[in-house]
Amino acid sequence: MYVLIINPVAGRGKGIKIVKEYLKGVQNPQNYKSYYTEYPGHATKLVAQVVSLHEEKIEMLVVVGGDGTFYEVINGVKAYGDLPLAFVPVGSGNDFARGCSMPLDPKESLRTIFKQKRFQSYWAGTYLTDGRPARLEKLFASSLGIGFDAEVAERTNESKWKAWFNRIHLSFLVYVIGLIVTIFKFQPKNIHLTIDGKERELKGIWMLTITNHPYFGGGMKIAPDATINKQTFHVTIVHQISKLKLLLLFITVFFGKHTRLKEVEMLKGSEIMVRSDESIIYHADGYTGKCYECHVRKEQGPRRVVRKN
Ligand SMILES: Nc1ncnc2c1ncn2[C@@H]1O[C@H](COP(=O)(O)OP(=O)(O)OP(=O)(O)O)[C@@H](O)[C@H]1O
Repeated sequence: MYVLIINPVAGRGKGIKIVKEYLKGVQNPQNYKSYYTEYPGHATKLVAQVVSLHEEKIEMLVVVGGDGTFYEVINGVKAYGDLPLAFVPVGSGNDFARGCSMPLDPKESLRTIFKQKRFQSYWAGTYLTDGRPARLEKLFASSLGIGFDAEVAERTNESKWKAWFNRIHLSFLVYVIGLIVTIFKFQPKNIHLTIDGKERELKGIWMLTITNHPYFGGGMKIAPDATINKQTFHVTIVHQISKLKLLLLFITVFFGKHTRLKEVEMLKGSEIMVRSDESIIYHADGYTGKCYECHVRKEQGPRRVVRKN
C-alpha cells in the first residue's frame, strides 16, 4: 500500500489536484491511500497514527507538500526506521527535492516515484536543545540555522500579514518584508562553537547554517560542495559582514559564489554544538524555536528516499 500525506494548503492547494488527477490513471487505485493534513503540525501526529496502524502494509510513504510538511512527517516517522519515503514538491521552497536531485515538477515527480521506485540512502540531521533528554531529539531533513535566517523565518511565520498576502497569491512578499525588517533589526551574535571536539569563540555572527545537502531557503546554494552522506554536515558561517554586503551575499548565494567573500567561512563536521549566553532563535527546515544551546548530529541509520534514476 502507498500512503500519501497531502498538505492541502502547500503551494496554494495544487497538490490535491495533481495527485487526484494522477490517481485516476493508476492500475490498482485501492493500493493508494490519501490522508490530508488539517492544521499546522498535524502531519507529525497523522503520520504516526497511520504508520502505527498499517506499518507492515506500507510500501512507501509519499509526502505531498513543501519542506515544512516533509519536516513534520520525518519527525512523525522517527521511530519507524526503514520506511521508504518520497517527496512530491508542491511547496514554495522544495529544497529537499533539489537536494535529492528529484524533479521539481510535481507531475514528473509522481511518475518518477511510482514508476521507477528506486531509492537512495539519506541521513537526516538530529538536534537537541538546552540539554533536553534524548527522547525529545528532533530531526531535520535539509538544514538547521541560527542567526539572521532564523530571525527572518520567525518574522515571516509570525507575520500578521501572512494570511492576507497568501490570499492575494503574494506570499513571497511576506518573506521579502521579513528580510528587510531583519536587516535593520538584527544584532550579530557571539557564539561558542564546538565541531568534532574543536572549540572556537565566534564574534559578530550573522548566520551559522548546518546542512545535509547544498540547498536552503528555496534554491539558495548555501553549501555548494555538500553531498548526501552518512556523517558530515557542511557548516556555513557568515560573520563580521556589513548590511550592504549581506544583500550581495543573498544574490551570490543562488549561484554558490558567496563562498568567495572573506566574511563567509565553510566548515565540515559530524558533531556540532552551538552555545550562546543569550537566547538565540534557530530554525530547522524553516520551523523556528529559541535556545541557548543546540546539539546537532547525523541520524544513526539511513532512511530510504526515492531517487530519480
Ligand atoms: N490544513 C492546513 N491548514 C493550514 N496549515 C496547514 C494545513 N496542513 C498543513 N499546514 C501547514 O502548512 C505549512 C506550510 O507547509 P509547507 O512548508 O509544506 O509548504 P510551503 O510553505 O508552501 O513550502 P516550503 O516549506 O517548501 O517553502 C506548514 O507549517 C504546515 O504545518
